[in-house]
Amino acid sequence: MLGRYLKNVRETAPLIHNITNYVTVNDCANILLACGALPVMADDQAEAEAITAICGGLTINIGTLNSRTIVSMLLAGKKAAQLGHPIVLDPVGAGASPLRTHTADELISQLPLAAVRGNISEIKALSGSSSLTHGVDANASDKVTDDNLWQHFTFARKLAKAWNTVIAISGETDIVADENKAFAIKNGSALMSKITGSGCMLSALTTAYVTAAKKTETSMLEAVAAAFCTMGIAGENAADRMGSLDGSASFRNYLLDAVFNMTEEELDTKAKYELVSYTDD
Ligand SMILES: Nc1ncnc2c1ncn2[C@@H]1O[C@H](COP(=O)(O)OP(=O)(O)OP(=O)(O)O)[C@@H](O)[C@H]1O
Ligand SMILES: Cc1ncsc1CCO
Ligand SMILES: [Mg+2]
Repeated sequence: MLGRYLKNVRETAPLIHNITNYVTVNDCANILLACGALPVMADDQAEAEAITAICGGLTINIGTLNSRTIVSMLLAGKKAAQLGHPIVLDPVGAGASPLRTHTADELISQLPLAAVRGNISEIKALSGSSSLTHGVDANASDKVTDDNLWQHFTFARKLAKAWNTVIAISGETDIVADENKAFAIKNGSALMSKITGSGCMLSALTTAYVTAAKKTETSMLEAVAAAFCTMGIAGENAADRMGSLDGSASFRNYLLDAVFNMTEEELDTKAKYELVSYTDD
């Protein structure tokens, strides 16, 4: 059922505006091309609104935010909102410094977001619960496990309702939730945490999928889950290709190749998830 969301991306080829960090910007542009979308990176306030206006969706990633780009994020976000374009926020490092946490809080309160995609420590920090974001990585003590899965479903669902968005938490087990339903996704490879940017790439991919979903009037929640399964299956396929002398650099390339070569059928058959619908409140 999720394969159609990849088809939607390839058929609509959405142009995605990314205000993102200078660590992984090239990977984000390439993963958008690999899935069938088109990237444009632009973060100067003099053109942020104009670029947003010619695109279909916007990614805001605060990985290397600064006082100039924060202004651009708000300008582009408000323009996207005015035009009805989906916006995905990646609150990189929220919890690691007051600037990151306050900026993410401001973006969440001022912009209508299609999804907030972060690791568990970033999302916890923004929810107000105690968390120790480990730089830009999740803290091991925040990990989602089979034993605490239901607590995290409830946590994500409440936050989705409060922020009126899809909450998309990555990790060994990913959680993608709106206020009515939640996916727990088990695709992926531990090698994904050995490269920088697998999360940033996932956020850019998510923007492509939600933008295509908006254009085709399909489900936002399922589009986010499809982006997560695409990334996870790509991680598995990339790990399967690793030779004895391959390391993290090859893995990064194989990951892009795997998204480029992903088929709708593969997404349908290899996606590993549990879908929960809430009946109470
Ligand atoms: N141990 C793991 N096993 C399987 N998949 C994983 C594992 N760790 C991360 N992933 C996958 O890697 C991708 C990125 O998730 P992660 O939580 O590492 O993002 P992140 O911390 O924001 O990364 P970054 O900030 O470095 O870009 C997701 O698709 C996630 O499912
Ligand atoms: C390492 C790093 N530092 C700021 S952004 C970034 C990329 C991963 O989020
Ligand atoms: Mg991240």
